[in-house]
Amino acid sequence: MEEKTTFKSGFVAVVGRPNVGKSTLINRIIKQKVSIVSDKAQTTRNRILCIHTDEDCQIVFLDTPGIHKPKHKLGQFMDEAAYQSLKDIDAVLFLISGNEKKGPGDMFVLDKVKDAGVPVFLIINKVDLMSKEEIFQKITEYNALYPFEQIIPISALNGDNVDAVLDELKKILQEGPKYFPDDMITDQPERLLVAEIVREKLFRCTRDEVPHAIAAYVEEMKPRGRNKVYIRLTIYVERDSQKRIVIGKNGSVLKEVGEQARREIENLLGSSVFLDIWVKVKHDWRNKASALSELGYKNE
Ligand SMILES: Nc1nc2c(ncn2[C@@H]2O[C@H](COP(=O)(O)OP(=O)(O)OP(=O)(O)O)[C@@H](O)[C@H]2O)c(=O)[nH]1
Repeated sequence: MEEKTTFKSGFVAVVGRPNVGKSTLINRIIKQKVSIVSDKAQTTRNRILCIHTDEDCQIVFLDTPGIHKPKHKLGQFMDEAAYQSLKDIDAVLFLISGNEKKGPGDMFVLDKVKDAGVPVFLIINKVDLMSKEEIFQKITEYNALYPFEQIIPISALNGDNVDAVLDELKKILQEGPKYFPDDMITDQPERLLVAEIVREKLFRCTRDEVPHAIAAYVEEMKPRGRNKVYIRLTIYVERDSQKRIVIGKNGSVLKEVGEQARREIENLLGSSVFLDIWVKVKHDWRNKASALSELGYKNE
């Protein structure tokens, strides 16, 4: 007689200080680009939920913003969102950059994670940049810090050992329902994804010139004609000088950002897109709580 296999499901928080590779890992797992990846720290401002579903399990990943000590209101908001996601979860993936020394940022995050009272998996990321000896040393170093459920060295960038993360998670997950349909990979509305895409292109095109004082917000998104979508989006900056950088000489930067973003948004939506981008200065928006909620950073 055939044995009935149980379906497992659960919620897993992905935490780590900025830039350790959380978004890269999530993108790897989902094999579809849904959360922003860039060289800059703290780009993941909106909590993005990713869902992995296969024959025998469903894992809902909570991609938290980088946990860090808040300096201004936006920072504080991001922290709250991150802690919030540690409630009602079944496991934590605690990511570190293996090629960097353990710093206060890592310890700060680990301290928060300990309180969650669920299995914590230490994910040593970026092993493509490490020697075998260095990996071994990292494992020994962290083993002494906390009784991790598992320590898994991976390269989120190459995908090395990412399957092991899923396999190990499956082992500790309990029998549970399928919370979301098979084909659903994120609960983020399309508007947020579109804004994320534009912000990512902006970071790429301006490199180090533009600080984090940037937000992208979709003001309007509506069908136009047959199989075309009109999107009006505003990029908010804090100063006139930033506005000039974002626009570029004769509009060159904005044009490049628009073209790159449009192509990706067309893939996402499966239709052609007219992308209408505006740049506005909103002084000191990061410190104004009301401006934050206006820009979509709502704390649930
Ligand atoms: N060499 C290497 N680079 C990686 C790996 N994983 C991520 N990176 C790079 O590290 C940088 C940061 O990656 P992200 O995925 O944006 O990091 P994050 O933790 O989501 O960062 P925040 O959004 O700031 O919280 C990017 O340049 C990635 O390409 C890896 O396995 N190997």
